[in-house]
Amino acid sequence: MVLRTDGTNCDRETFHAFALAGGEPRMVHINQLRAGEEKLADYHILVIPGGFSYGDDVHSGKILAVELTSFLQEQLQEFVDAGKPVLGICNGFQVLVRTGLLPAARMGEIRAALIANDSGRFECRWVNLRVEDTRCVFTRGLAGRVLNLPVAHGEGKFYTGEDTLQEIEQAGQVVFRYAGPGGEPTGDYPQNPNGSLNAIAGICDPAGRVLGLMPHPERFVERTQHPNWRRHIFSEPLGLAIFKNGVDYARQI
Ligand SMILES: NC(=O)CC[C@H](N)C(=O)O
Repeated sequence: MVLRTDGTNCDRETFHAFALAGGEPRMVHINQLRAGEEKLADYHILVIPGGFSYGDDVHSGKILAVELTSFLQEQLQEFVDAGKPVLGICNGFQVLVRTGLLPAARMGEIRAALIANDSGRFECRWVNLRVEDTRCVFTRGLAGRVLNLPVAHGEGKFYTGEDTLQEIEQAGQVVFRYAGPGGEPTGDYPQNPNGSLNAIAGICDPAGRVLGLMPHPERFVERTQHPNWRRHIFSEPLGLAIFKNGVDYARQI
C-alpha cells in the first residue's frame, strides 16, 4: 500500500519503485482507509512516501501522524505487530516518528523528532550514506556499503534525548548515517545536510521491520537517475535494493 494524502508528492515514484522491485503496489488515499473502503490488513507492506502532507502545517508530518493516531491506530498497530514491514521515506519518516512507530514500534510513544535543518533551509542534493550492520529487513546484504541517494527536506535533523539516543544505538536501530566519500559518518555540513545527531539518516524499530529514512531511495531505482551515471558503472541502482528487500521479505510472511 502506497499511502497518500493531500500534499504527498513522491507517491508515483514510490509506486514505480515497488513495481520495479517485483511488488504489486496499489495507491490508497487515507480517506479510503478512514471510510473503511480499504483495510491495511489486506496488504503485506505499507509505505508512507515523501512530500509535504498537509503543507507541512504545524510541523512536517504532524497532521498526518495525528490523523493516523486518531482514526487508524488499531489497524496500524495490528499491522506492525503482525510482523508486516513498514517504510517511511522522508515525510513518511517524519510521520512514523510522530506516531511513535519509530523508534519503539508503539503508536503514541513519541520519543524522537525530525526538526529544522541546522542550515535553516531546504537541502536538496545527493549525499553519501553508510549502511550499518543491523537486523533491518530492508537493508539485507547492504551492510558496510556506501550508498548515494538524494535528500530533499527542510526538517531532517534527527533529534532525541540522550537516553533514547543511547538506547537506539545499543539496540542497533541506526540503519543509515550521513557520511563522507569514504563512508566515515560525519556531522559536518554539507555531507551531513541537517546536523542530525550521530549523523543519523535512518532508523528502524527493534525488530528491524519498520524503517524510516530521510533520503529518497525511490529517486535512484534507474541507473540514469544518478548524476554521474555516465562515469560510474553500477551493479544495480542501490535505491532499488531497498525496495527489493522489502518485497522479498513481505512475500515470505
Ligand atoms: N521530500 C520530503 O518528503 C520533504 C519532507 C518535508 N516536507 C520537509 O521539507 O522536511
